[in-house]
Amino acid sequence: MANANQPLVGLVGWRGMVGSVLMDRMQAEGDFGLIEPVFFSTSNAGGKAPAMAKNETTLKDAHDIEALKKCDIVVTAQGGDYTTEVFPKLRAAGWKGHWIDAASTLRMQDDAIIVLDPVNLPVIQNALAKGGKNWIGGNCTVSCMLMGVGALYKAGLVEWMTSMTYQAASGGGAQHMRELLTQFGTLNAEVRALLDDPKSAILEIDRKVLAKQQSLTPLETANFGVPLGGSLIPWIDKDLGDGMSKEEWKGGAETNKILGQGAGFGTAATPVDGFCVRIGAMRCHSQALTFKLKKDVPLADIEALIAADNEWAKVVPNTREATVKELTPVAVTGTMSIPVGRIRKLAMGPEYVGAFTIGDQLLWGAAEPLRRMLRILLEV
Ligand SMILES: NC(=O)C1=CN([C@@H]2O[C@H](COP(=O)(O)OP(=O)(O)OC[C@H]3O[C@@H](n4cnc5c(N)ncnc54)[C@H](OP(=O)(O)O)[C@@H]3O)[C@@H](O)[C@H]2O)C=CC1
Ligand SMILES: N[C@@H](CC(=O)OP(=O)(O)O)C(=O)O
Repeated sequence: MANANQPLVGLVGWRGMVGSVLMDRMQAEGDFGLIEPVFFSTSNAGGKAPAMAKNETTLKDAHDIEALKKCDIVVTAQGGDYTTEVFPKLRAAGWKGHWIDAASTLRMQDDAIIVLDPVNLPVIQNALAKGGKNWIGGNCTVSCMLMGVGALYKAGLVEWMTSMTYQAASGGGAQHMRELLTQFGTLNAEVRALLDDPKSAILEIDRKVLAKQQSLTPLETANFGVPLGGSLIPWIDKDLGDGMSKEEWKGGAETNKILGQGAGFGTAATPVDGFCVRIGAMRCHSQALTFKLKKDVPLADIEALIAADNEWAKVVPNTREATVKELTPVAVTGTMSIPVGRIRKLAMGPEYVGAFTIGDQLLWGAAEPLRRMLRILLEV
């Protein structure tokens, strides 16, 4: 960095769900030893900064452009509304620092790079060399998918891919996780006496659960809009009006942008499409992938490519025993591991390959790409 002293890094959104995971990772990796942190708040300016603070121990106002302007780098996990409001003002005020952001707001802008360095370090380095300043974390589903199977894209093997996702409640935010658990509790309470009686009829339990699900109050479904506990919701994010959900659109647009192949469905782009489904998992996004490869590649070669691509992608043997043990949200949550399993040739022909992959959507799906981008900037 240009500064003789440690760079001033503004941290916004640090106490939210994504921000807390980011702070944990930064502490675990010793990042605070390399920066002079300044903690910002939208709700508690003047309050006490967290323990990682060094010289600046009070919280700054996250809307104070002059205070933000002093930072060499701003890292935000505060959300899209904050970015929409503050980022243009900060740039308009002449700020030339680096902006690292978890929100989707700026992702598709021409001057923004979607950061996922184990997959697209050359794209990041190229942008840095050209003076790039805006570094945005990708959609969680896309980032986790590319961490797992990015090797196949890098090798130029993918003609097209479909992803059928099983996305956790955390993708909606903390309140969504609470709502899911509350619904599970409500459903359990509804049939507790019957569950305690081993002679009770399962269809009676099922009937009562369904009746309760169908009569949950608007308050009990305030976040997801419909019951999720014991159910699923095959639509995530906005309705684009053409039959596609915005989460599904991101699959194609962001995958290609991350890979530096343009965005969306242009001629340079690899078609990526599928269905995004919310399920009752807590914070791991899972996805079943179908690839049409450009040629018939032996399974062992595919597995070797995936295993060698980065230190986090891990091939799970396609056996029942390994799959149920290693390829579940419960096994993966809270870890940096991106297991890829169920890798097999499909009945449609030798170029068709299936796989199943899982990632913690708060780690590789949100916080970690930002943290690593910060480290890249600190090392420039
Ligand atoms: N959830 C996800 O899976 C993903 C989210 N993102 C992006 O990150 C943004 C932030 O998401 P997320 O972390 O889930 O949002 P949170 O709602 O957990 O946190 C956002 C902000 O809310 C304020 N806040 C108000 N009440 C509380 C509370 N009780 N505990 C903690 N913070 C509180 C904090 O701001 P303050 O301290 O200023 O009051 C905090 O920074 C999203 O808007 C999205 O753009 C990106 C990828 C995945
Ligand atoms: N949309 C994701 C979470 C998310 O925040 O995505 P994005 O960063 O693309 O807005 C989900 O609901 O699982």
